[in-house]
Parts: sequence; structure tokens; C-alpha cells
Amino acid sequence: MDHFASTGGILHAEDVALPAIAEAVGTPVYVYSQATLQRHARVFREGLSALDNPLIVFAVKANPNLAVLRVLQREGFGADVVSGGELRRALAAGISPDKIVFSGVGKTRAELELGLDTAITQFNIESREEGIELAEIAAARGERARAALRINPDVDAGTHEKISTGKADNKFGVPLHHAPQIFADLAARDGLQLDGLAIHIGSQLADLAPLEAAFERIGTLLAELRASGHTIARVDLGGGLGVPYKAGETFPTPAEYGAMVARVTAGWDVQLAFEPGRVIAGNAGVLLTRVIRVKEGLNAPFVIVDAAMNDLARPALYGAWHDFDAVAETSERVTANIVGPICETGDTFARDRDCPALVAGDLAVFRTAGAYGATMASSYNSRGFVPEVLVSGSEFAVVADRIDAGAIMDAERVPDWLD
Ligand SMILES: Cc1ncc(COP(=O)(O)O)c(C=O)c1O
Ligand SMILES: N[C@@H](CCCC[NH3+])C(=O)O
Repeated sequence: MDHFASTGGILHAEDVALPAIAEAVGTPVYVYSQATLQRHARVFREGLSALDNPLIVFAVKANPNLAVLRVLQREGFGADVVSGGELRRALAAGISPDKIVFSGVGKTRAELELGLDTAITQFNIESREEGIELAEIAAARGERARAALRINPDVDAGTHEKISTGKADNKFGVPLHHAPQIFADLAARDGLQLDGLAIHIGSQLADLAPLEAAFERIGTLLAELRASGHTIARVDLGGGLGVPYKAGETFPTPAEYGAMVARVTAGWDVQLAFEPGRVIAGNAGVLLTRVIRVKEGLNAPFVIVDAAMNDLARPALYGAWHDFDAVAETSERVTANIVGPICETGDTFARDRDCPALVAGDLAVFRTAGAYGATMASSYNSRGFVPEVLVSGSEFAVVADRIDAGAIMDAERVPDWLD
């Protein structure tokens, strides 16, 4: 069921007409559907129902809004965090430390200490160097940090090169063939309880085959480590499941993913962890925008909307496609360029796109904006930060205020010597 559908010719988020949100909050604005988040969380969990007690931790980077995290916390999800800021958000949303996994290739000493202070359930260590530092910090406190070693399996995830993380020359994890030796080194240290492996090969994966190949490599390593006398109690299989960005596209479902995982991991005898991000939040959000004006173009008109690359960076960063639909249904179509107001040619959401015919003042949405949308915003061109709204049934609430350019400027000052 689509919670962003037209009723009476007007696009709604659940039972709320999007013009009502635009009226109350202004545009651009991110709008999330609580029911969609809940449904995605449940479908993901059901997909893993053949597994014994999996730990499901939402990749906070995909959508760190506190209200979104709270919805998922209530669904029993934990959090996969990659910074002290994300860890604080997870805690503020009520996620219990025993469901928090700390990933990330560059955790600072202060972040490692924060993880220990909050007694998170697992550090995913990304290098020998990080493992040594964590072991030393924990040992000095008389503690043992529970950890998993992230492996770089050298698998091509077949996704955009900027969001591929499991190839040998990517910065993530330790090379598969160094893993036994690094594992043995770290496992022998007092400050660590190293009893896990972790992996995450990339995001927006359209195919299960690379995931399966990577998991098989982990399975082989697991057997090898056990044969050398190590205990492996947990394996974190990461996230990465892709979602359709274009109407009509199909992607592997959580059930298909779960069946593959169950088959590949049969007999591993570990607790499995999963770090889904996009598959939970992506299609639970839209970016609602208003057309500023339509400018004549050489071959096609430019539809200039009030959202820009600073609000939704994916098209500019990865050439990503987001479906663009009118809020008020219209059958009239045109071929147009959809652009934001920022002074960069890269501030283009779509070129020569078949889209609804719109005029100044009309509302429209970029779909599939619930993951890696607001969280990647910047204030470029002094545009401030877009607000976020959560809808539940016929109710909606502003769950992140608009931060206007003035508030950002208030944090700056001119030094005395320039008076
Ligand atoms: C370590 C880690 N886990 C989980 C995720 C979530 O990925 P996705 O949103 O593709 O599920 C990411 C981002 O790619 C990540 O880097
Ligand atoms: N920011 C990326 C995903 C990166 C995943 C981070 N590990 C995107 O929008 O597609």
C-alpha cells in the first residue's frame, strides 16, 4: 500500500493533503509517513523470520531525525551509528545501548570513549590501528570492549562507485587475506572481547548476487577463525538493499534477501546483525517543493523549484533519479528540465524529463527522499535547512524546524581586528 497517493486529485501523505502541510510549514519541506516506516520495519523483520533472534539496527545516517528513530525504536530496531552525534541521537530517541552498533572508519578517541561510556553492544572495528587504540582505552578503564572486525571482501557491489564500500581499494574494513592475522592480534588484547565479524559492501544494491558472494567469503573466514580456536558469536551483515526510485522498477524484497541469508548462513551458529537504512526510510519520505517559475529554454523549459541541491544532494552527487510528481493531478505532460535556484549547473534534478505540466506556484514532490535526503543537506548559497514533518493518519507534526539563513549567520562573527 502506498501511503503517498492521490485522493480527490490531490497527493496525500497518509490522510493529510500535502497542500495543508505546505500552507502550515512552507516549502521546501521533507514529509515522512509513519505508517510506511512501520510497514517497512515489519516487512524487513518478517523477511528474517527464519533466523534465530537477529539484531536489526537502523543505519542512522539514512535518516537521523529523532522522530523517525523513535518510530523505529518502537518497532524494536536498534541503531547503527557512525559518529558521536549519531550515537547521541540514538540514545535521545530511546534506543537502548544494548542495541547500538558503532561503525565507521574514522572513530575518534572521544567517540570510542563515548561508546564505552554508554556501554554499546558492539564496536565494528575497521582497522588493526583502531582495534589497538580501542583495546588500550578500554584496558586503561579496566573494561573489555565488545567488538567485531569489519572485513573488506573485495566484492563489486555493482552500485554507484561513490557508494560502493566492499572493493579492495575502498577505505572500509580490513582486507580478507589480512583478516586472520589481524583478528588473532586484536583478539589477544586485554581490552577487547573480539568475537564478531562485520561486512557492508555498499548501498542501493539491485542484485543479491554480490551480497551472497560477500557472505560466502565471510562464512569461509568464520570457519577458518574457529579452526584456529577463535570464538565467533556474531556476524553483522550490514545493509545495502536497494529500493525502486522509478515507478515500476523492481528490487529484491526483504523476503528474498532473508531467504538468501538463511541459506548462506545455515550452520554458522552466530547471532546475525543487519544494518538496513534506505530500504526502511527511502520510500517513506518525499521532498515537497513549490515551483518558483517556469523559464523558457532552448529545447525544453526549465521548471525552477524552491528545493535545490543543498536540500536533496543525490541528483547532483550521484546523478540519481527521483520521480517528480505534481501534487494536484494533471494529465497534461511536458518534457522539461527540473532545476533548483542554486548557482551551479549541477543544481539540476532532472534533464529532459517527461513530467507534469506545471506553472509558478504549483506544488510538486520528489519521491523516495526519506533516506539520504534531509540528512545530507547543507546551507550552500545561504539557503538554510529545510524542515521535516512526520505524518500519522490525519495528523502531522513538524519534527525538525526550518533553520533559516539568519540562524546560521548568528553563529558567525567578525573578529575585533576587522572592526
Ligand atoms: C556500515 C554501514 N551500514 C549500513 C549502511 C546502510 O546502508 P543502506 O542504507 O544502503 O541500507 C551503510 C551505508 O551504506 C553503511 O556504511
Ligand atoms: N548517500 C548515499 C548512500 C551512502 C550510504 C552510506 N554508507 C545515497 O544517497 O545514495
